[in-house]
Amino acid sequence: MPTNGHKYSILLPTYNEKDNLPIIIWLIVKYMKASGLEYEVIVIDDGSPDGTLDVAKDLQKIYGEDRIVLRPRGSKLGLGTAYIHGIKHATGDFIVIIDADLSHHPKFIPEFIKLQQEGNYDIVSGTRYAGNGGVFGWDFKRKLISRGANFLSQVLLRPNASDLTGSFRLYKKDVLEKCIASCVSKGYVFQMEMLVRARQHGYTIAEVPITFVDRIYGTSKLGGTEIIQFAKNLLYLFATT
Ligand SMILES: Nc1nc2c(ncn2[C@@H]2O[C@H](COP(=O)(O)OP(=O)(O)O[C@H]3O[C@H](CO)[C@@H](O)[C@H](O)[C@@H]3O)[C@@H](O)[C@H]2O)c(=O)[nH]1
Ligand SMILES: [Mg+2]
Repeated sequence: MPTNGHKYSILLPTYNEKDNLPIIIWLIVKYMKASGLEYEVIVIDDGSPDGTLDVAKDLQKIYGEDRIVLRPRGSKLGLGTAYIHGIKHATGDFIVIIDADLSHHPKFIPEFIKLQQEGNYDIVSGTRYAGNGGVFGWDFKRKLISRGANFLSQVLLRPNASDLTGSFRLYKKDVLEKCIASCVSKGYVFQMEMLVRARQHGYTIAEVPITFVDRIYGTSKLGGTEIIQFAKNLLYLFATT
């Protein structure tokens, strides 16, 4: 794929990801370099106590300030607002959102881009729940939470996408900004609301099956409060959309 006149801003929110960050950035650089496309990686660290930001600074020295952009915040303010913060600083016309813990493999990014270009889609969403997609390494409880959240969201909101709670996606930047402007949630539920808002606005969504592998280093930040917040926001969206 030769340079296509577009620039891709890849948002990496991090909280205690010091062991994962060098590997995920190495992989992103590898696949984006091979694609020949213009890109930047924006790391949004929320004051991780494990020193993730220091690791990010070292990586910036290795790969260059034009490739690795650091936009840290002082404390853990949540995943949804981390994306919003990153988008404000993005210089690309497309935004890729990806987890930093290696659950999302960067090899799928060029696939997202190819599909987007083919149909000029507004959003390309990675999906674990269609085609060859899948989840590996999660215990029953975590699978049940994810499936349950997806199922409830599907039934209540009918947004016509197979993976509502996944967060590996490509957006046209202006589309993402419009969706965010109408978005009420702040935490993990952000992903789901984005697709609901996208449907409301009549945006097109294409899907790429992805394999999601549970993290090896570090722990998930999804806890009870996030789940309660998800349920609250789901009901709010059900009642208002
Ligand atoms: N800056 C910042 N980053 C955060 C925060 N909370 C989490 N992150 C980062 O956001 C990414 C996802 O967090 P995880 O803790 O790994 O989430 P998960 O439990 O694996 O959940 C994943 O799957 C869910 C779907 O089943 C998704 O809903 C979720 O977005 C994520 O992709 C990681 O890169 C993590 O460091 C925060 O408050 N601030
Ligand atoms: Mg994870």
